[in-house]
Amino acid sequence: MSYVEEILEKVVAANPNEPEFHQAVKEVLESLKLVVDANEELYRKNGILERLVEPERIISFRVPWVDDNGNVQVNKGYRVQFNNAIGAYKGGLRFHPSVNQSILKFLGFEQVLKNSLTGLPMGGGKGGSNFDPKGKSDREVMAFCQSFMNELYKHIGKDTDVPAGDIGVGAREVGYLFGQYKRLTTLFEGVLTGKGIPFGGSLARKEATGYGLVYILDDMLKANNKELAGKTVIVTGSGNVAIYAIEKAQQLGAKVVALCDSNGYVYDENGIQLDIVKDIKEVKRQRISEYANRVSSAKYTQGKGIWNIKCDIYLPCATQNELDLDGVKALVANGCFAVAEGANMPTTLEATKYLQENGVLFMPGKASNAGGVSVSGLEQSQNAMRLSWTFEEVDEKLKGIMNDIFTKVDDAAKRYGQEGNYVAGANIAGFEKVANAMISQGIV
Ligand SMILES: NC(=O)C1=CN([C@@H]2O[C@H](COP(=O)(O)OP(=O)(O)OC[C@H]3O[C@@H](n4cnc5c(N)ncnc54)[C@H](OP(=O)(O)O)[C@@H]3O)[C@@H](O)[C@H]2O)C=CC1
Ligand SMILES: O=C(O)CCC(=O)C(=O)O
Repeated sequence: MSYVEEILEKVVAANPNEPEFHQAVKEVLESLKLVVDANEELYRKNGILERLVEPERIISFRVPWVDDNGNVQVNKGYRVQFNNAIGAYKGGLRFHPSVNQSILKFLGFEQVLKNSLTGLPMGGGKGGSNFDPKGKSDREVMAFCQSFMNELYKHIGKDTDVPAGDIGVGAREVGYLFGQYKRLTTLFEGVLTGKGIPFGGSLARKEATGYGLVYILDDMLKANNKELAGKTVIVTGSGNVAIYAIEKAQQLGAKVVALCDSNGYVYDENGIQLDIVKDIKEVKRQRISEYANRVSSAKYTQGKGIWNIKCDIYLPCATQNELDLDGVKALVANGCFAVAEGANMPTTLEATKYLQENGVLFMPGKASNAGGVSVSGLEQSQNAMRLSWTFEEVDEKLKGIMNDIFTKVDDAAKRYGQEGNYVAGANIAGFEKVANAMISQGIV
């Protein structure tokens, strides 16, 4: 049995009931097989794979808070500190009813390799809670965030672990979390990223994941003699990543015709009007169905099936495993030629395989959504230097980082005879740096 197969078996046996974690590890390790086989003695001697798949620490805790009716509510809170070989733990917090240890471990594992690809000194971590901010009042969200931080503050710091946002955690939540951290510690420091601009946030962090996705999509298209301008695009989700992916795609001349939330999807043949989406989602916190009430050319459909709309390029920006085999079969049948993941692991393993076998250009999330954490890294730098860069400066650096990630991913795939397989390229390039750092630092 190969080293990779041995570890895969152990991960499944040692982590029962963690399907998302198994899926993420399987995708990565299978595409690392060539690299691992070529260096098997060194990696075995240093226990690299055994250590790579085991989080350094998982903190799990009770989060009690009082709702607007005076009732006590209790949620689960977690922080998974996965690997700090190349920098302090870094990664978002997710507040969503589906959150469990398996999901946070898959996200933390992916984050280690993603952060390595950015070229910035950041380790990987992830955290969150099964708390659902949807439908809660601002006071309830604040009470929850303060209680969450009452435990989390003991484990984080600007040089140990720096959380940020993810699903259900935006500027409002990061603000409440930062306020409570400051109150508990008396430290005003860059302990969280995605902060409000008046208190240490970076310009362009809000836009970074979506913009970065479209920058690397553009690089991938150009490298394959295609272009974005004039193409029809579907973006899934209608949250932070989706909104700014749509904005950049439109700026670069694409026509975005559809988006969704977890209830259903909107098709607007005239092209999505983003100012209306921003008002619905960022200001009023309403459902995306509201778009069809406000725009006469739009049609709302309840449930799944957004992939049945004809498009050239599909950008999944909602959540894990949203795009399955049925979805990609519909995309391919309608002539879609590129998929770039804005979300983390939105495409199932079999759907990814189908896309690759059918010649669809495919960029995996750990490369294509790395713009968010990259600008988080730049926010940390600005906080450490006690200065702020302009929007244009940050955006220019973001573009440079995404170009650099594309080159690394493309080169790594070519080095191992896998030209055009950006899944293999991203996993290899991310892994090599982390593995080398782990070997240099000894068995820790
Ligand atoms: N924010 C960031 O900087 C980064 C985010 N990511 C990843 O991007 C993805 C989106 O995150 P973000 O935009 O920040 O989160 P948000 O909470 O801002 O938005 C999430 C969006 O996805 C939708 N959604 C969630 N679950 C489903 C589902 N099962 N089917 C259809 N739509 C769904 C939500 O709809 P509804 O309102 O109905 O729940 C919402 O529109 C996640 O995978 C996240 O991990 C990756 C890198 C950085
Ligand atoms: O900005 C960050 O630190 C993390 C963003 C994130 O959660 C992710 O890349 O998935």
